[in-house]
Amino acid sequence: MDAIEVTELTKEYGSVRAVDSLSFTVSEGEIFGYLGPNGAGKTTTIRALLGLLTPTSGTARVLGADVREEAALIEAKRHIGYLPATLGFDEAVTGRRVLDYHASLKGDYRRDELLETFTPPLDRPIREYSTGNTRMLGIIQTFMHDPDLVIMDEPTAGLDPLKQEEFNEFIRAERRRGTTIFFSSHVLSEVRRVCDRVGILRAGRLVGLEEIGALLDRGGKRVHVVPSDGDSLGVADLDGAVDVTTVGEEIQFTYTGEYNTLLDELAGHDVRDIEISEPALEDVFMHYYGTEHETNPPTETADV
Ligand SMILES: Nc1ncnc2c1ncn2[C@@H]1O[C@H](COP(=O)(O)OP(=O)(O)OP(=O)(O)O)[C@@H](O)[C@H]1O
Repeated sequence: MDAIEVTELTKEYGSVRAVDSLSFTVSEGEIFGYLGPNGAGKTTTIRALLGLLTPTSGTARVLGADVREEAALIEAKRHIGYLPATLGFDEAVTGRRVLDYHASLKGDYRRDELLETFTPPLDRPIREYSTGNTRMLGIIQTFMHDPDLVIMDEPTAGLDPLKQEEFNEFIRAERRRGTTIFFSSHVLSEVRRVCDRVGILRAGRLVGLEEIGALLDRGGKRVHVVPSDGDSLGVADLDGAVDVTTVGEEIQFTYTGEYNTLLDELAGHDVRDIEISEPALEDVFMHYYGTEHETNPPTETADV
């Protein structure tokens, strides 16, 4: 059985089609990245998966339960963890109170273990929490009942880089436990560290569905090089170098060719500074799909 099965899912808000005929599956035990720029329809998909909105047409199943069947969905949600993008905790209560309440609803099998990695000040009221502490409390709440499926919307927002890396390590350990994770994000560099496969959403449509390695190979790397004074690089002639621009002293380009070819070219020059990083999602859109990314406005429905 697939942990998530989405079939021709469409959601319209008035004249705006937020998601449009989405179909995909997430296998049990898979870490699935759900990537798309702002407004692409990620949160709408998640809300449909959790039964928090009614699809205009199509449907989805989570842990075998059809999201349109209330009783089946309620039962399935006992085994689902949800980490929303915006955490709406009651500011007046302590973190411990939040966790105790969640425990009474869904169970409490992993709190102590989670508190070894995620360390919010449990006995202080949430109004005194930093953004990162609030996020850590949300992570503990999401996992403490030992869910089979976890759905996360921009989960690392507000975590500092060290905590983010700990979170990534934690997610990799979850994979070893067999937890299925649906990881929504607009940041490619974030999902690439943990996901097996990604779906890419643009303006409500699924425009890509593939193994993370294949996506990264196509997306290439973003390269910034500062040659020493007076030196010019021959990178524009390299196979796989695109969008070569010069900004001040710095030469910038996206590179999808053989790494050794690039290194050989650079080795013949005096390089003062260099940075090679993941491309932004927008660059992947541009080079992978070959068109300008159209994120906003989303598709208008035909009956407007
Ligand atoms: N309740 C609503 N009423 C009207 N339009 C909505 C509503 N919720 C979302 N939309 C629209 O649907 C589209 C998809 O929004 P959604 O929040 O699902 O995108 P997203 O990919 O999660 O974006 P972000 O990364 O910014 O959170 C957007 O154009 C948004 O403005």
